Amino acid sequence: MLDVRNLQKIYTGRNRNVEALRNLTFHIGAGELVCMVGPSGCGKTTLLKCMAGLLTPTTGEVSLDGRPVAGPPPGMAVVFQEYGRSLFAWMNVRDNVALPLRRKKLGKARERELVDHALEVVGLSDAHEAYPWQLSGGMQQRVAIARAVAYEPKVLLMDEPFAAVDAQTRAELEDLIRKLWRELGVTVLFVTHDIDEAVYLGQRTLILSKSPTVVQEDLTIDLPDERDQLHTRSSPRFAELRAHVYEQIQRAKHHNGDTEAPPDDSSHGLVLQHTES
Ligand SMILES: Nc1ncnc2c1ncn2[C@@H]1O[C@H](COP(=O)(O)OP(=O)(O)OP(=O)(O)O)[C@@H](O)[C@H]1O
Repeated sequence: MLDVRNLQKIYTGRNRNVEALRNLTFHIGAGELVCMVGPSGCGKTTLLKCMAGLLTPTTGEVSLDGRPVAGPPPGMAVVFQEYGRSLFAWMNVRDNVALPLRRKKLGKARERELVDHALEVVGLSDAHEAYPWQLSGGMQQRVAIARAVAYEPKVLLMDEPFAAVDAQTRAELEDLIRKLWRELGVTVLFVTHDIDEAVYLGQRTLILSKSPTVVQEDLTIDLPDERDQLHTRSSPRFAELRAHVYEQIQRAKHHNGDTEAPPDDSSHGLVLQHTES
C-alpha cells in the first residue's frame, strides 16, 4: 500500500544545510492504523509532507500502491494540526467540507450526499451553516476531519491533529478516528507528540530517533481491538506499552542516524512484538 524506502531529506539553505531525515524505511499495509512518535523536531512533519507529495525528498522514494508519489496523489487526504489555518473563515462549514470535492467534478447531488454523510459521521450535521469562527476548537477540527472524510480517501495522513484541543475533546476525537477507521476501512498514519495517544490509537507505533532521523523501533500494539478510554487506558498492558514507548523516546533523544543506538534495557521482561519492514 504505502512504502517509504531509504527516504532522506536535506533542507539546503544559503548558510547551512539541515539533514532532517537520514534514512527512513517502513511499510504500511492497506487498512492499517499506524501511529508515529519521536522527539520534537525529529522530522515528522517533513516526512508527512514528503509522503503527501508536498515536498520532494533528497533521495529515496515514497510509493502508493506501487506508484511513486511525485505530487499530491489522488486518494490521499491530509489533516494538519492548525485547523484554524486550514479552514476558510468566510466559508460556512458545508462549503469548507465541499471545497476539495470541486476538483472531482461529481455533480451537485453527489457532492451534497458526500458532505452530508461526512458531517453526520463527525457529529456536525446541525452546524452545517455555521462559520468556523463560531465553532469551538474541537468542532473546527471535526470540520477538517469531515473535509478529509468527504473526499473518500484511501489514505489519511494526520499531523498532530489534536495538539491544540483540550484533553476531553482530544479523547472524543481519538475515538472518532478509531470509529472512522473501522467504518470506512481507510489506511491511517497518525503523527502525535502524545505517548498515550500513540499507544491508544493504533495497531503499530513507529518510534523515530532524533534528527537526522531513522526508524528506531516498529512496535506492535497488541491491545484488544475494542478500545475505550476508561478500560483500555487502565489496563496493565496499556501501562506496560506506555512505559516502553516513553523509555524509547528518552532513548531516541540520544540516538540518530549518526550514532549507534544506546543499549536497550527498556523492555524489563516485557514481551514485545515488532513488525518486519
Ligand atoms: N523549510 C525548512 N527549511 C530548513 N529547515 C527546516 C525546514 N522545515 C523544517 N526544517 C528543519 O528540519 C527539522 C525537522 O523539522 P520538522 O518540522 O519536520 O520536525 P517535527 O518532528 O515535525 O517537529 P515538531 O515535533 O516540533 O512538530 C528541524 O531541524 C527543522 O528546523
